[in-house]
Amino acid sequence: MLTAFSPKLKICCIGAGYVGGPSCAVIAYKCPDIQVTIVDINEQRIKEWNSDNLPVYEPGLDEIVFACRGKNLFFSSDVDFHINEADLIFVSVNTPTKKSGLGAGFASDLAYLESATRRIAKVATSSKIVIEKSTVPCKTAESMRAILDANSNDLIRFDILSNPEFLAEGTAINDLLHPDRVLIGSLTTPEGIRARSVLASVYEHWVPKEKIITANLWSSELSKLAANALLAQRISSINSLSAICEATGADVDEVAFACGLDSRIGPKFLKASVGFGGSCFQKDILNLVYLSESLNLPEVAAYWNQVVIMNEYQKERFTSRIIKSLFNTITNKNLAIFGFAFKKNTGDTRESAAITLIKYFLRENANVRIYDPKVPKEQIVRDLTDPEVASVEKFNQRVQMFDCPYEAAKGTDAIVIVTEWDEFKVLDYQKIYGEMNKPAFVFDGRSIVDYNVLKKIGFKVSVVGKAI
Ligand SMILES: NC(=O)C1=CN([C@@H]2O[C@H](COP(=O)(O)OP(=O)(O)OC[C@H]3O[C@@H](n4cnc5c(N)ncnc54)[C@H](O)[C@@H]3O)[C@@H](O)[C@H]2O)C=CC1
Ligand SMILES: O=C(O)[C@H]1O[C@H](OP(=O)(O)OP(=O)(O)OC[C@H]2O[C@@H](n3ccc(=O)[nH]c3=O)[C@H](O)[C@@H]2O)[C@H](O)[C@@H](O)[C@@H]1O
Repeated sequence: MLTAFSPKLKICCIGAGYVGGPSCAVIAYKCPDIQVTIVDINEQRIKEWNSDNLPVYEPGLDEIVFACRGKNLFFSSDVDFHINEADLIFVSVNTPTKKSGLGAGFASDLAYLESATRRIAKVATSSKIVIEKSTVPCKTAESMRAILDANSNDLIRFDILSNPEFLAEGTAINDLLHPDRVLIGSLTTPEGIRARSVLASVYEHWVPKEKIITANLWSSELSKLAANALLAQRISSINSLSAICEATGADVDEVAFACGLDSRIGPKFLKASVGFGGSCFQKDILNLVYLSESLNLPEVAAYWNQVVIMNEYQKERFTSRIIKSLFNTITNKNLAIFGFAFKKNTGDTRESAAITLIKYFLRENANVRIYDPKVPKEQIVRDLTDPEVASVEKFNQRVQMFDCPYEAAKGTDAIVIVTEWDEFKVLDYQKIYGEMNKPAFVFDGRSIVDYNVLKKIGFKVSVVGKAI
């Protein structure tokens, strides 16, 4: 445990992913007096973190990593050594939805978290504060405690904290530098409170004290699932209204604006879309559904499950609208797909709506020509050759990838805007129109382009949530 005579505080973060990398790089950046080492079993990922080409694209991340790396920020695959050296250990490993076994399709797979916890228990030779950074089901800290307690003794104690991460990809650095709140869950024992104050003192280097809030462990764990469920619920709510708008002539952007001005509702997270993506919303809601079912609360489970059902419906509905507009068949038609990432300003494709839409297009035997400014081509290949999406043969026959939106759109019947990249707002659509088959269509799944301008050029335009 740290005392006034302790040397430099040492932090180890287990998991060098989208959360562990940026969140601990910001700690290093803001706390030059702390030594931060981010470790991972994936040696390739660590190599990339130590290179000029970081494995995660996030605006502002390069500058922060390059400013601290080699000074008080290190990336290593020597997991055991850095666990043992650290005073504080963040566990920031992946917690995906289980693919098989009990709770398959809903529950979180906690195997990575358990394995990291067991590693800490095995190699630690001094006391540690272990911090759950991964998003986990309520009561996970109890299992971690059982594993760690079984390995503690009079000389070594483990304190467990919950410190969920609320950053969003694409704005991660800003979210970390200026968080709405930092949540720390702990036991209310004197030891728990002491551990919590050590972690709070790290954040106090840059986060105002009133934004660092505390809760009991279970509230903290549940708050993370709840926050994601509430955010996703707003998107499914506005997307459900987008269907009514398309059927009536109401405009979803006008409805969202009018509702968002009510200070009780607020304007954020009311942008209609092709459906939310990303590695967490669906996973965390399904986790909440599973938790509710296990607590014998079927009505609660059904309520949250509907958010995911509505999201799938939105993707299907958008696809049907495209097929209907293209004279009820897209077989052998060429579709340009603008955007493959699950949102702008990230190269992350996990659960991207683009994957589901393209799966539907390929089932109809359309040809797709994909452009995304940040997603590596190998990633697109991996995502689309997943057996649940398309066979390798179909992929080779029907999919092409491009480095430029103008090339992707050449000779196509329609452009489908899937990701809201800013560059799609300012393309030379006159030029694009000239090189497309006629009639040329634009399907704007993000409501980002000026449809009046496109219509004047000659395009036939459909926008999510508008009856144009
Ligand atoms: N991606 C996001 O924007 C957010 C994610 N979260 C949560 O944070 C957690 C991590 O998510 P991501 O960073 O996106 O996942 P990720 O998959 O990008 O990174 C996790 C890393 O942990 C490593 N790992 C797994 N087991 C390990 C072990 N035993 N020892 C060392 N390394 C190990 C993996 O190799 C991987 O590189 C998840 O629980 C997620 O729900 C929370 C907020 C935001
Ligand atoms: O736990 C997590 O992983 C994170 O999940 C989300 O962050 P993220 O998924 O990175 O990105 P969001 O900005 O929330 O967008 C998620 C999806 O919803 C879509 N979206 C978002 C907002 C909106 O109004 N409409 C809409 O369709 C986005 O395009 C994207 O596909 C939350 O916003 C973060 O607070 C949380 O920490």
